Amino acid sequence: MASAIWRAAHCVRLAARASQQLPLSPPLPRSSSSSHSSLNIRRIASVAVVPQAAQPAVSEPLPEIIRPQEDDLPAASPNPRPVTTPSRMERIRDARPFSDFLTDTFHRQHDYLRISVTERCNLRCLYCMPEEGVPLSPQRNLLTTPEIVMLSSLFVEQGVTKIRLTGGEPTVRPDIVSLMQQLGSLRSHGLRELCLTTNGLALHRKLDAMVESGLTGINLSLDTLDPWQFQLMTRRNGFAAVQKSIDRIFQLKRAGAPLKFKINCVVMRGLNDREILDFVELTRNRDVEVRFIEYMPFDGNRWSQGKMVSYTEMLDRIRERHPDLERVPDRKNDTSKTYRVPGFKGKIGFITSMTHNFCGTCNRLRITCDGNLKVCLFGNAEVSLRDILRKANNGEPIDEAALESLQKVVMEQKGASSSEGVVVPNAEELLDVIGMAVKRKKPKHAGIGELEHMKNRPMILIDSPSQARSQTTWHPIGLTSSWAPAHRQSSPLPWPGRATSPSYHRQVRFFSSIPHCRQSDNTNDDLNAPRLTHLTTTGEAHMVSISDKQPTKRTAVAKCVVCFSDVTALRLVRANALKKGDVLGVARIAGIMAAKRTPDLIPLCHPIMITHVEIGFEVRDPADGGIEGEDGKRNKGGEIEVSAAVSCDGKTGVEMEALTAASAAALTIYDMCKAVDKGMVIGDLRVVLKEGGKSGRWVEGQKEDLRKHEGRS
Ligand SMILES: Nc1nc2c(ncn2[C@@H]2O[C@H](COP(=O)(O)OP(=O)(O)OP(=O)(O)O)[C@@H](O)[C@H]2O)c(=O)[nH]1
Ligand SMILES: C[S@@+](CC[C@H](N)C(=O)[O-])C[C@H]1O[C@@H](n2cnc3c(N)ncnc32)[C@H](O)[C@@H]1O
Ligand code: SF4
Ligand code: SF4
Repeated sequence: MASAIWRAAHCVRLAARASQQLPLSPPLPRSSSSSHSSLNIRRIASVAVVPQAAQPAVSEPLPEIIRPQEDDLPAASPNPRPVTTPSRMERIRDARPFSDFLTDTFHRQHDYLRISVTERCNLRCLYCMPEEGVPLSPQRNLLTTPEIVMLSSLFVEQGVTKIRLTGGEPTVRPDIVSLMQQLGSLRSHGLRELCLTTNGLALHRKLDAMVESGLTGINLSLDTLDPWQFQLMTRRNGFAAVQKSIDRIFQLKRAGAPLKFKINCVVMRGLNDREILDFVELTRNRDVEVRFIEYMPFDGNRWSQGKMVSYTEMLDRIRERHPDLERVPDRKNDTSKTYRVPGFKGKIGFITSMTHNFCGTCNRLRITCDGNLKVCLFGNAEVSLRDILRKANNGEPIDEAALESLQKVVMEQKGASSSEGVVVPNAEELLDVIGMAVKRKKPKHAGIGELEHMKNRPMILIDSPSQARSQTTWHPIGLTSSWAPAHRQSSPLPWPGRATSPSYHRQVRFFSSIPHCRQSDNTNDDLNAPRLTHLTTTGEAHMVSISDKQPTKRTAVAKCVVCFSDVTALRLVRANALKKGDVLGVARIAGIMAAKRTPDLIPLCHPIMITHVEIGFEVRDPADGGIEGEDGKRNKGGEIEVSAAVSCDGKTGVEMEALTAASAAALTIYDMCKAVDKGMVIGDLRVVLKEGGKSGRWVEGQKEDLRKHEGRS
């Protein structure tokens, strides 16, 4: 009933708007939990809204799988918050050059920010998360709500118009609704879309409040329409709860809430690929876009090409049933290629990250749960924005109490009693660092064949906390010194080209930096966090001093493998019958010599008094069995595993010597066999054992110890 009244009122307003008589939608009542006043975010005045389209007043039949039990459903929200779309006049009025900080060297303008708000999840999807879960970060490492709001406002002020909250599972963040309310306020600064990617499990409990806060789009991940299969794919129960959330979304949409709704379905061969047509069927009567996602490789998800169903294969399968499937024009920055079955109300799409990248029109940036900016989903480079923000609070998390006192400091400095806008400490430095990171963004990610071999963290940790342990974390100060024009070091003014930029002036108008707050010299507050010891605190490469270390006996063993494409070469080597001579004998000498020359080749290595080098070979002929790769192909020509053991009595380890020795021996084998086999591949180069020094003994497989061995400790 209430929804019918709201709908009727809404239609009247629509009609009035059409004749330019009435503003649309009055401001909606705020929930009492809103903390705007303490955050000093500008309150939103009444917002002009343009609904996407008049929604049908009658409810459509639901597909069986998502049909609600009408009695179980709560009434639709009486007051869903409408999407705000600026009028043409508003767009002209607000027109400004797009921020240079958010524009990369390929002229891609990044106006879409994805923020991971938690690393936790209530599911364990096969393709995303290892069964055992992921280690959780200490709470103090994660961004607080005020910090997320501050960073978001900085990005919005620079031109970001769309924010997507993701995770982990964003709905499990306890204060997710309050966070959304605060982000929703950024609409008055230019934010147009506030979206959520969710598994839907807990969504139904918070959805109404989210919509009222300004949520404009939901992408719900659902890979199967079968409850049993759901349990298999997510390793948890919960299908009914997801169903409840979907019901509620459709109900709100029917009540007029202008929510964009998409279903994300990762397709895995042999698991859910038989349901593709059922998902297409969902779009017959529903205003939903179902997007089929190509399965992507991440650490721990056991990806194989065989399990991935490509876009073209999915398309072929759908066209068998729906030969008239038609392409719908995509929007410029869409991740998906969109289609529609004529006559169907919804659409289908394909996210083709693996087979057809869409990097050329990429407009995305990510902030991880612990406050790192990540410019590419498949890139490792990250920079901590959190650490720059927290400098203003002596490295401590900025919670609401801290925010209030920081704000007081700002007010006192400005001699003002109140201010509009969100206080963003060190806004200038943040922008510099963001600009530098964006400028380093690569044109595209690696393709199939390379991507699956790249080190990447589990998907759940990509849209959430950084695994800085194995990643490159750019030290902001180092970057500033190497990239920004020299005068930036001492001058508080923007460098040429930015001084007159309206967006810069907008920035200083709305954001206050706190230049005189006490700053920590060390931006890396987590003393346990691994550091790259070959970089100074200003990011310059240097040789680590080992002057004060005591010599100890140290050994390192490294291995690699030369794979042959055909057994002929391998057998000639084994029989020592190659024209060029004794391959293994020459390779052994090459390895020993290379170990001794390592400091000449690797710039920051110390010269070490090596006491012993031993090079070994294991020749593996497929006829002996036991060396087939997972795909049964790679090693059909046989392989030689090279091992190099290097010892010394020294102050630093010899793993670089062992790696160099193994590489040189393998390259020598390659060199001597290449006349017979042009398809050899050298791979799997790694340290398998390291002993001595203060870290003791480390053996391959005990990954947690590896970080102790970064650098030459
Ligand atoms: N290659 C690539 N794929 C992405 C990126 N962001 C999202 N995806 C893919 O898109 C899938 C769905 O992501 P969503 O969270 O729904 O976000 P989205 O596709 O940006 O959503 P829209 O805003 O509706 O376009 C992910 O599982 C990825 O496969 C990205 O930055 N790069
Ligand atoms: C990491 S989840 C986070 C948000 C939320 N928990 C959810 O599941 O929607 C974001 C999206 O990544 C997708 N995803 C996760 N692992 C993937 C993989 N290996 N290949 C393709 N998409 C993946 C999920 O299906 C989901 O749509
Ligand atoms: S895809 Fe989403 S729901 Fe599934 S495990 Fe990953 S984060 Fe959780
Ligand atoms: S892989 Fe990187 S460049 Fe390509 S679309 Fe994704 S984020 Fe953008």
